[in-house]
Amino acid sequence: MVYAANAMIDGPDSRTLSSTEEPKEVGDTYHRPHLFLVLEAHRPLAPPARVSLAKLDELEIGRGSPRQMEATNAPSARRLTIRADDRRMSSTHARLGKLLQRWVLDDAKSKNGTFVNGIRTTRDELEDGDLIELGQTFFLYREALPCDPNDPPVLDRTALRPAAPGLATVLPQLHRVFERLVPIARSTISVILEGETGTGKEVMARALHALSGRPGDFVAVNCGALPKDLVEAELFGHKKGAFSGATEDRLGLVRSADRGTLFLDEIGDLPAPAQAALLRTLQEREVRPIGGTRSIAVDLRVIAATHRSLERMVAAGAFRADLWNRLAGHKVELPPLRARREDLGLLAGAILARLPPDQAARIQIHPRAARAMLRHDWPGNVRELEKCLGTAVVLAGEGGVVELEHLPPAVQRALEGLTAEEAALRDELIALLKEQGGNITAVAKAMGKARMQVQRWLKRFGIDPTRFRR
Ligand SMILES: Nc1ncnc2c1ncn2[C@@H]1O[C@H](COP(=O)(O)OP(=O)(O)OP(=O)(O)O)[C@@H](O)[C@H]1O
Repeated sequence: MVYAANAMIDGPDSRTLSSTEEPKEVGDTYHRPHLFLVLEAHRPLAPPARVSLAKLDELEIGRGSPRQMEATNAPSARRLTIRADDRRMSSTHARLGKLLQRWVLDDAKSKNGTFVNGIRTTRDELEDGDLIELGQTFFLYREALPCDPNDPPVLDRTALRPAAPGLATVLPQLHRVFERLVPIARSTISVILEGETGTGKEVMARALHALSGRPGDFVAVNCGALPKDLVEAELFGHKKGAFSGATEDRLGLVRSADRGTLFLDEIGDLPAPAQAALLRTLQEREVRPIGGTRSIAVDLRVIAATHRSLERMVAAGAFRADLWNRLAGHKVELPPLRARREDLGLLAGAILARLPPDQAARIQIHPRAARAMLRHDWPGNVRELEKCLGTAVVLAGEGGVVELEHLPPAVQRALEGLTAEEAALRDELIALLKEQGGNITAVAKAMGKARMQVQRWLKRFGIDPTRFRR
């Protein structure tokens, strides 16, 4: 049975694919192994894909054009073949198979080799977060990804059409968060967006406004950047002569957003008097300009954003609890880019697609540059990725190939050592080995992991446990 790139392996044959194996359950969430096709470096505009491994016994990856997912339901094995449009891949490049509940990657005598975390390998027992490189195509393996039993086993192009720009993701849980935003957007419920700088809070606020159907404007206000003594005048407007410098009547930002959306960025920076005035406006649905004698009705929808936890600020008395309650009708936490590495290709594609079409179509990323990008931690999140690609594309020039040296030094350095996550894990292992006198079983117990897993990590980080023996 052959499916086009956008088809799913469920469908008429879904029963034959259904598994007797129950997914791992942790709390209320299902966790299943997944393989993500994150990026085709030679054509970064190509959409990513996601495959759930839960109902499969084998997966084969090889060259084929156009990209295809081909399911074979032999009685003994539930197989899926991924054909990727990559001329550096061999026709059968690598296989994934299950061995004692673990997924093992075997190179199928490929011409250009199989790489896991940048190291050439012929066979590798996969671990959570492993970056697999076949030809110029990059995959991420996730051992136990939170998902829903109803999620499609294969997700590709069609399922990646977001309701609004900025609401696309290949991650099942984040996809559900984004999906829930569609009915929320159409209501007047206030929304709080939390996330580190550059995670896309304003992009999301604009998406909510676009989906809301509200006829007024989207008005973005950076609460931290308003001049301190003019915060209220800027927000609520003023009458001519209300204070020195008020040479004319001003509408104010709140009224500019009438029948539209007021986006209050860095809401945690709003001074206490302005918090009180905003609360009054939200409760009474009217604004009184500074120096004015009467209030004016406003039809307001507020979306607030913060890079800090407002709940913690409320608990510390630094932010009004009653205002927080008004604003937090629905809360969304936008994950940092390092926690959604699976979306890196999708986001890079969205950013590159803003270039003129003929230039966008020419862009290629050299595999070494792609590897560095997939290992980098992106402390500046999507904004950092956007800047990095913007410069790299200019440096790549006419040729259009983004090389490692076109990337900022911080991204280049990601190729040299461990990622922050790996370094933290290595440090934890070393600390526990010291504490437990090199006893691997005790270390595994302390970490709540299998002994085998700890041994694999020791091998990966080149740590000799015997040097910790007392
Ligand atoms: N999903 C996305 N697709 C494409 N570009 C994105 C996406 N999310 C964010 N960006 C880009 O990243 C940059 C930062 O996004 P945005 O300003 O929305 O982040 P933010 O969380 O509001 O940042 P800050 O907290 O610093 O205000 C923007 O230039 C935006 O275009």
